[in-house]
Amino acid sequence: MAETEKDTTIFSKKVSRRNMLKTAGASGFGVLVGASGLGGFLSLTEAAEKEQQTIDSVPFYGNHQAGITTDVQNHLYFASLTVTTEDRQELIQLFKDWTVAAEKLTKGEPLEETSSNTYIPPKDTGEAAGLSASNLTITFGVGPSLFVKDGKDRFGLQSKQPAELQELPKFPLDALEDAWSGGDLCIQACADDIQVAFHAVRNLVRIARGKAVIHWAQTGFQRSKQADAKKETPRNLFGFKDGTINPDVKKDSEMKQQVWVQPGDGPDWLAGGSYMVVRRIQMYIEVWDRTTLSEQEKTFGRHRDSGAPIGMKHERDTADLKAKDENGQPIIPKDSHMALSRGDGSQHILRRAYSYEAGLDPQTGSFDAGLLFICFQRKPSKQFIPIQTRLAQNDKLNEYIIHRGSALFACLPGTKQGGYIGETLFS
Ligand SMILES: C=CC1=C(C)c2cc3[nH]c(cc4nc(cc5[nH]c(cc1n2)c(C)c5CCC(=O)O)C(CCC(=O)O)=C4C)c(C)c3C=C
Ligand SMILES: [Fe+2]
Repeated sequence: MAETEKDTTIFSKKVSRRNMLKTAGASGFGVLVGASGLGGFLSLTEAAEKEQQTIDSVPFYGNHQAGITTDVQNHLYFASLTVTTEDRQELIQLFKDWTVAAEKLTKGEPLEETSSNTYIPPKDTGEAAGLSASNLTITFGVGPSLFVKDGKDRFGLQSKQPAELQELPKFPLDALEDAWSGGDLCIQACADDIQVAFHAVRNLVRIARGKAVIHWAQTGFQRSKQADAKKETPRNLFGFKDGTINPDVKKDSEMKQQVWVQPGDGPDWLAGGSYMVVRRIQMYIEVWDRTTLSEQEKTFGRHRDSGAPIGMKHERDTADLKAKDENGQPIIPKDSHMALSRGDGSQHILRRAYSYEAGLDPQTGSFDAGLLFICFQRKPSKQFIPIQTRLAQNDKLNEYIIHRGSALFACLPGTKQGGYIGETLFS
């Protein structure tokens, strides 16, 4: 292809965020490219970039929303929103606009290709220019208060509210704060780059102006995949492997059984969606750091270094919860986190939690750090709620943690190209 032709095609084709930068500089650079024979080099670079976009981009459209069974990314930006509009049509339009934007964002594309009009603010805030899609996923959810608030059917949706979508019960020891709880809508943005995740939420919130505002937000992190070549189970801020026992996202039958709402479970509009529980749990890391290793291990019921159940060698060895020591005491304490969260083994949740840190707790001067516990399930009343009921009553871990925030959302089913997120709810 002649260089002149190539330069024009740069302007007409859909540009990735990387190409957008190149496009911006093209007028001053084009002659040099043509004259120096760097054209071949550029097309190679473009091909590599295209490949990168495909490799690290997670499709937005599908039967289910991405960000639930997707491989866990390095970073999270979670936002809970309050809807401010009272107009149903405006709310529908918001979901439509979010769908178009989310598809672009997850492809690593700018929200507008060129901003030639200098008299208006650019549509894309720009901080992700030049960055890849970074496996960004955007997962949207609706909270119970979108349906009914203060006894009012806000958008004619009351009859569509699933019985499972109620505010979670208050558990013993909960110290919930409004500032970290509830929400009419949520956006979970996960990406391997925090700036990409933040850019996504920032732009979605910008699109929502006049219709919804952020109620609370929290960033989250895990060890990065780059830092962990062996891809081991990530460790939480207490230094323990966290996520060992989890349903297998590769097994459709398990996901159907545990995660995806099935037709007949409740209103049809949610089939293919999932319930997301979010708990902002502060961890008293200073107290933990003064606790003996033996006590730490008894708290979880697992060895710290290997992640194996106490008495075993390997992380995935089967825990023998009935085994006793020479004094007839259970080797894995009955009030350990593992024993209690497992119960009789009949309840399962898909955990997808991130550590968080938010500077210092102004009241105590200690770290405000912990776990943004997120889990997905088909029926909270049969999964999260019974597990948390046991934990809140007896968990040895309760000495070291405190639940400060809580929310439940119904994550909408996925959507196809041409449709929009939330379509089944409003039709
Ligand atoms: C109600 C659900 C749960 C809450 C809340 C929760 C908080 C929480 N968990 C850890 C650390 C670990 N959890 C582990 C296992 C585990 N946790 C839950 C549920 C909740 N955890 C379940 C269902 C399980 C699996 C139980 C099993 O069948 O074995 C572990 C052990 C390793 C693992 O399997 O991941 C750790 C470590 C923290 C720090 C925390 C709150 C801050
Ligand atoms: Fe746990």
